[in-house]
Amino acid sequence: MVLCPVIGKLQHKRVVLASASPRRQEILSNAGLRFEVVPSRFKEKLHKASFATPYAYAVETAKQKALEVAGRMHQKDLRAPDVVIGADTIVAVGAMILEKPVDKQDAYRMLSRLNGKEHSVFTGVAIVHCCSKDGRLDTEVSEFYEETTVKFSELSEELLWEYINSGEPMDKAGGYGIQALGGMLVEYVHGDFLNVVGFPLNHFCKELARLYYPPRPADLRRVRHDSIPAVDTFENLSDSEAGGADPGQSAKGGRGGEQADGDRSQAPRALDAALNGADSRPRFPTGLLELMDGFKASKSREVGLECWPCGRLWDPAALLAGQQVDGGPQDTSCLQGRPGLPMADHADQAGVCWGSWSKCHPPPPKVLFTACKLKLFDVLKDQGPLQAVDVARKLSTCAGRTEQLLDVCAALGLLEKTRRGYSNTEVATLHLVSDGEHSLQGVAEYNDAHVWGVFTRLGLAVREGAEQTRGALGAMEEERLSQSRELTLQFMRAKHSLSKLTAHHVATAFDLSRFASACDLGGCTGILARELAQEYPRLQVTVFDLPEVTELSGGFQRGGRQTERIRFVPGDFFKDSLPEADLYVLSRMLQDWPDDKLHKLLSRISSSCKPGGGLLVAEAAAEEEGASQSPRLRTLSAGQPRSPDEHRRLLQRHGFQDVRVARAGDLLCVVLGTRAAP
Ligand SMILES: Cc1cn([C@H]2C[C@H](O)[C@@H](COP(=O)(O)OP(=O)(O)OP(=O)(O)O)O2)c(=O)[nH]c1=O
Repeated sequence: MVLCPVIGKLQHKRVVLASASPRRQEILSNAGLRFEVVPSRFKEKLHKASFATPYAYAVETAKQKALEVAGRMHQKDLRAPDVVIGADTIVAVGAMILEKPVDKQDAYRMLSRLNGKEHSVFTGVAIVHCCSKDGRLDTEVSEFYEETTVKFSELSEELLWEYINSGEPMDKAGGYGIQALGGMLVEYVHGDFLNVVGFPLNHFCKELARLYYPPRPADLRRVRHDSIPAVDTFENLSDSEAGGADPGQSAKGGRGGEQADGDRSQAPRALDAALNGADSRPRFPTGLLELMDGFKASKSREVGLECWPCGRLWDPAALLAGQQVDGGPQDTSCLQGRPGLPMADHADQAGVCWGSWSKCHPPPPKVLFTACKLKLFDVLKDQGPLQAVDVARKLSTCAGRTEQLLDVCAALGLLEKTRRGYSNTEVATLHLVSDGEHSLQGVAEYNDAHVWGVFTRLGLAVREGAEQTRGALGAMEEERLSQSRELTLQFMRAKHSLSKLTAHHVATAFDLSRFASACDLGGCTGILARELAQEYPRLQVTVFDLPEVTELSGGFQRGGRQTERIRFVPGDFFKDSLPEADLYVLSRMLQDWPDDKLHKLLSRISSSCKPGGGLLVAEAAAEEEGASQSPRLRTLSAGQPRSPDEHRRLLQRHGFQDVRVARAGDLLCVVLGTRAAP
């Protein structure tokens, strides 16, 4: 049924409503949900004063109700239901919580408190996903609450008693039922009516949608940048060192082993896999990577090399004549591709408000880096939603600036801003929390600490000519090799996290089972090697990388699947002999090098490769030849993406034939060639 696709997701599950409330049963069955009713035996006696807010109490009670039922059912027949839903509705007047009245006097006290005033009705909801493993019950809890404001008219004593004597108040929070006689007491309602009656159906559906259809991280790309508030700078965000009071601690803090917000991100993946048998890998975070990487294009733009919104090149001669450098982008035309079209129009076509964009200092990638550095996403994962002032307190930052930072993050689609405060969006939970399985914090850290600086030097290079530009870009890689161990580690962390996202796509783009051995050149921490070894049970894989990299790679092996079929060999692929292998692999390597080095590398591989052997190349996918390039996956690389045809010609030029090209994982172009007999 089109109207309730999310409810339909529960159709083939054993769903239990852990509630005796006839209203909840009615609301959910009216919505088309099929479920069993097992009222909870959890006594609603949590210590109210120990909760910071009334809604925290309602959420916890809802959770305990649902967990009690899940545990009992599991114990009874050793098979828990798939999903248990618990809810708890309370009425709150300020900090005071009103539940169901125990008798008529109690009902009178409650109704007198509500008389002529506004109050809040909170319903906390817990959705518990259960899984029985080896006789043990595993649960994943998603929880939320909804608030509705209700105002009572001024009611006479007589009317109150008449209402109490009707018997209606006794099984209802706050002592009234808005859906029946109690409706006559109510002047207005702000918010979800069903929430007052006992179940916030709308929010429940949204929560299911969030769990079952997590937003595509690529949706970030649709964020209109004119919604990004202009800010001056975040450089002085913190009085202390950026990094906050104790980022390590805040990253680890939490709600004492409970399912915090961040844990919810596990639910959709675990569920998708469990319920649909689907691949539980996250979708490729296209939008996030573009955001992290976008500054390369925007840095180019700053010096007038490239039109940020459309990617077309400007005429460097005009720039060097001073037209652009001082004048700001609005008055200048993009001189190549669409001559004469003002930059502002390009911005418009790209859905970007140029004015807001250009006013926003620092640019959004820097905002993202700053937020990562401060461990903002970790704090919100453990403790969100939080108001700006609370975030500032936890990070030891200036409250005003923190709010700006949070608002920009929200405008970029990294945070969600509600009345309850700021919380991580799905993409942030998946990729920006530092200890997440698919965290891209390493990329943010490396781009911020290193690549940003290299691209800042681009302006100089442009003024000094194209060769210099290449030089500046190539220098990034040169520099990384000559720098400290910490920089190498930063680079490895960044590459490690990106490889986690791409390795499976690279390993499975073609059937490689005909090869008995493979050598991943520049294989860094061995993520792709692991994936290859797992995919092809016969395959022996060598990871070949610089000594300083292989030396540090051990620290990345913990927790991963180990296999004896992988070995790490130190060496420099420009100088040392390449290890023997049937298949050579270059994953996101070619873009790192200027043409002369690239040809040198390919010709060395070609000489080492036996006839019939293969070369597998994976790179960021470019559009068709000559098309404008977005900064996709240029992260960590200095060169430009090549089109599939350009890759084909490159491999052919170095003695590989039968070159096949596949698109993988949305952003990757994977190319496989077979070494021809010399
Ligand atoms: C304010 C209000 C509450 N209510 C009801 C909803 C809930 O059923 C009840 C609040 O009590 P709850 O403890 O939330 O629920 P319950 O005891 O009915 O059921 P269970 O604990 O088994 O889940 O008050 C109305 O029906 N109308 C109203 O206007």
